[in-house]
Amino acid sequence: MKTVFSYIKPYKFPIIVALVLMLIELSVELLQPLFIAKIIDDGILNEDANVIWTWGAAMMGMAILAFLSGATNSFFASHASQSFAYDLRNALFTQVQKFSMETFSRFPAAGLITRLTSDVTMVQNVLFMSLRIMLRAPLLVVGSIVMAFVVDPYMAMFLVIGAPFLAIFLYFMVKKGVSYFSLVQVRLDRVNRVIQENLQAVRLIKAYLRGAYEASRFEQVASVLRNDTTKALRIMEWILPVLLFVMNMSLLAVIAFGAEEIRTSNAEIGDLVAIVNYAMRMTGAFSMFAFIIMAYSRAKASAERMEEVLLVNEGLEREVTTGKFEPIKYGEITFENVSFRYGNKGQPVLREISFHVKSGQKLAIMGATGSGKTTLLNLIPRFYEATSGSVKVDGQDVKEWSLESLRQAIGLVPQVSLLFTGSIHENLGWGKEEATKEEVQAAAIQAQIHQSVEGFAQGYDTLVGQKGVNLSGGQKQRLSIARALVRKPEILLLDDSTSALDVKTEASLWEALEKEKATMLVVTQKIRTAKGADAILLLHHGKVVGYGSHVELLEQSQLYREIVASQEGGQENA
Ligand SMILES: Nc1ncnc2c1ncn2[C@@H]1O[C@H](COP(=O)(O)OP(=O)(O)OP(=O)(O)O)[C@@H](O)[C@H]1O
Repeated sequence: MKTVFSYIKPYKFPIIVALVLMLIELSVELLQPLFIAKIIDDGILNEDANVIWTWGAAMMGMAILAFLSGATNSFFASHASQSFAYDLRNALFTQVQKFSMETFSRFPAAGLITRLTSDVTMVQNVLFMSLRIMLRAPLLVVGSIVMAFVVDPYMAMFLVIGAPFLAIFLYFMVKKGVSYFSLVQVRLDRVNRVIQENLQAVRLIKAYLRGAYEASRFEQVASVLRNDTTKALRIMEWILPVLLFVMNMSLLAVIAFGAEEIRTSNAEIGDLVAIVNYAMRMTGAFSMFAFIIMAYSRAKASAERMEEVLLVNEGLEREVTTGKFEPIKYGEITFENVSFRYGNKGQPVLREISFHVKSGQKLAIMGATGSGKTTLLNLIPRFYEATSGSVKVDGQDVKEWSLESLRQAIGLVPQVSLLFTGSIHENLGWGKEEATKEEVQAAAIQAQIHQSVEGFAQGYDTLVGQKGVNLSGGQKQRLSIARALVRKPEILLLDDSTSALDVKTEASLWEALEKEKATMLVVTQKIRTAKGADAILLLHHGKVVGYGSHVELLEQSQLYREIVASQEGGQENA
C-alpha cells in the first residue's frame, strides 16, 4: 500500500482542506443533539419560547454551515482523488514501458490492463469516499461516544460495551475481504483476457464456426467471476447485521438504564434523548462501515496488485552504460560465439553463433520454423541479452551502447505487422519524430506502397484500422517496412516481412532496397530472396549449419540443397 499511497503526497493541500471541511460538517452533526437537549430541557419543559427560537436559529445557522462545508469538501475531494488516480495511472504506464521482454511474459497483457483501469479506479474511489464519507463514519462513532460521555457518562457506558467485540470482528473481516477481493481481481483479469483474445481473433472464430464455443468459454470465466464476487460479498454481508445487532442491544440497554436514571432523578429527559440520538447516529455510521470495509478491502487488494507492477526492479530494461547518446555510424554487426536461452532453465535456443556482416551488406537468415531466427534478431536491439558470447555493433558490445543509441540506429520490421490507430501518415512517421511529408512519401515509394496509398480517397490521411480502411496483409507489411525506412536506420532487421507480397512487388521492393545504405538482416523462407543477399546464414536447431553465398551453400550444405529443391524443383542445382 505504501508505494501506491505515496502518490497522494502532492495533493496534501486539497486533502487537508477536504478533511477540515469534513470535520466542520461532522462537528455540526455532533452538536445538533446537544442543541436538541437544550431546546427540550430549557425550552419545551420550561416553556421558554426565547430559548427555543435562539437555539433553533443556531441550529439553522449550523445546518447552512454544514451544507456549505459539504459542497466545498466534494470539490476538493474529487480534485485530489482524480489527480491521484491520473498520476498513479501514468506511473504504472511509464513503469510498464520500462519492462524487459522477460518481465512482459510474467505479466499477461489482460492483467496489466485491469491494473491500469479497474484497480486504479478502485483505489481512486476509496480515496474520494475517504475524503467525503469514509472518515466520517469512524469519526462519527468516536465523536458520538465522546459526546455521549460528556452528556452522561453512566448511560454512555452502555454504548461502548460491545466495542471490543466489534473491533476484533471487523479486523478479521478486513483480512478476509482483502484475500477474497484479490481473487476477484484475478478473475477479472481472466475475463479481460478472454475478451481480448476473442476480439483479436474475430475472423478466425467466424471461419471456424467457434462462436458458440467462445461464448461458452466466456460464460465459464464470467461465471467464475460472478461466483467469487458473490462469495466475497457474502462474507461482507455479515458485517452489517452483526453491527446493527450489537448497536441495537446497546441502545436497549441505554433506554432501560436511562429510564431508571430519570425515575431516580439522576438524569434529565433531554440527556436521554441526546444519548439515544448519538446512539442512532452511531448506528447510521456503523451501517456505512459495512460498505466502507468492503470498499477498503477491494482497494487494498487493488493497491497490492498495482504495487507488484510499481515495485518491479530487476525486470526493467537497464542502461548498463552511462546511457550517453552516441550515434552508431556504420551498422556493422558481429556475433561472437553467441548462445542464448529464454529464462534460466531450458535448452539453449541459439548455440555458439558466430558471423560478421559488414556495413551496408545484406545477410539472409534461413532455417526451419523454430530454429531461432527471430531470437537471433532480438539480440541486436537488446530485447534479450546473450547468455554467453558477444553481440557487437560497430565493434562494440550492444551492452556498451546506450539503449537509445542502439535502438535509434535500428529499423525493425516484425513478423506480424502492427499498425496503430491513426492516419497512414501518422503510422509511417511514428518511428521518427517530426518526419516530414517528403520523408514519409520517399519511404513509402521505396517500400512499394505509395501507389496504393495514393489510390485511397484520403491518401496519406486515410485512417487505419476499425474506423478507416482495412488493409490487406501485403499492404500492412509494406507500410511496416516504410515505417522502418523513414527512420533512415543504419541497421534494418526484416523478420519474414515480405511473406505476403506477390513475386513482382517483392522483386521491385528488393530492387528499391538495393539503394539502402543500411546493413540488412533479412529472415526469409524464400530462396529467391536469399539469393539476392551478400551471404546466407542457415540455422538448424539454433546452430549455424551453413554460411556463404547461394552458390557456396549449394556446394556445402545438403540441407540448403533440400530447401532449394523443395522450392525450385531442383532447377537451381543445374
Ligand atoms: N519468449 C519466449 N520464451 C520462451 N521460448 C521462446 C520464446 N520465444 C521463442 N521461444 C522458443 O525459441 C525457439 C526459437 O524461436 P524463434 O521465434 O526464434 O524461431 P524462428 O526460427 O524465428 O521461428 P519462425 O520461423 O516460426 O518464426 C522456439 O523453440 C520457441 O519455442
